[in-house]
Amino acid sequence: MIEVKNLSKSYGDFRAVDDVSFVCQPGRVTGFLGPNGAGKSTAMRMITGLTRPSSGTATIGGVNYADIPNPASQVGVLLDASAQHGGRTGREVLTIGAQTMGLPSARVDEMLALVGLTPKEAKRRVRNYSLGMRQRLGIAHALLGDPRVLILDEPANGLDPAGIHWMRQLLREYANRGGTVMLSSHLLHEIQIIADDLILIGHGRIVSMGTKDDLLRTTGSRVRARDNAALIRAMQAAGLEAVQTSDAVTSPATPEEVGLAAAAAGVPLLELREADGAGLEAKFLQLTADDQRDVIAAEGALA
Ligand SMILES: Nc1ncnc2c1ncn2[C@@H]1O[C@H](COP(=O)(O)OP(=O)(O)OP(=O)(O)O)[C@@H](O)[C@H]1O
Repeated sequence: MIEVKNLSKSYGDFRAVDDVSFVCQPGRVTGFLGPNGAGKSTAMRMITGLTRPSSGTATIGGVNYADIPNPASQVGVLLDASAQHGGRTGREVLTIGAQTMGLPSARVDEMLALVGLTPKEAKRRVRNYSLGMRQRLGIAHALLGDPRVLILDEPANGLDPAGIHWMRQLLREYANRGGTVMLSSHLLHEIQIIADDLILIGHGRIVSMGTKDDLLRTTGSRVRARDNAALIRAMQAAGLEAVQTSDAVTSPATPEEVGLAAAAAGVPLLELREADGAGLEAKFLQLTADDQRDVIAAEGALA
């Protein structure tokens, strides 16, 4: 089990991770979802002892990562798939890992087969690997010591849809054997496919968490007006979150709240309905939209 309590990290007066608490349970795949810059990697680096927290604690099986004896046999970590030495072959990377952990070389072949890297691919230098192949190699490396806990930062990055389904299968079987998996992603649909539990983080803070089924059941509204911009202004004036998607506006608010806000502002609606999963989607889109506004504002300030 991974247990994080009131974890914070500040860089100067900027809070990259702000008072975050959660648990990742054995037998479950926990997805850590947030837009770019939300604080996912920083939190994972603190859990794995690479970054010192400003305050709070993070333990794995009740122990700080730094205090775990032979940690690679307890916790498999993949934080940066491109961190491997580019001049080594995939097989060499795993062989060095196996030797460091005192494992037989047969374990290397087992892991290569598990992640679907062929003997020919294993002989290629890592600098010539695609991102998807690096991710597979990174996962093989994380699994070498047969750990009970896996911590993977954006492992699906660079995988094609078939690769994502392959990973779901792999992590599902791992969790079914009692393993604990924490994985991050900045893509909602990706994490929806893979995770059992979800933690949504934005601006260093937890916005929502729970089982995927519960969170996806959180209903919100999907609404369309002839003038969606006017609708969004009306909703925001009423204190409701509103995000424009490709063809509609979504919100975690109820249809009644949306209808009243639109009526108060005299905005005629074309469609208004309750939508499963819209609550989570709207919260996530809102975080992403906030960040895009921040970027646009910063670029404007520089211009
Ligand atoms: N060493 C550092 N010094 C200063 N700021 C940092 C440092 N490391 C991270 N940050 C900032 O902390 C915030 C969170 O970064 P982090 O890498 O944890 O986000 P993330 O959710 O993993 O994003 P991504 O999906 O882009 O990887 C960002 O604004 C980042 O610029």
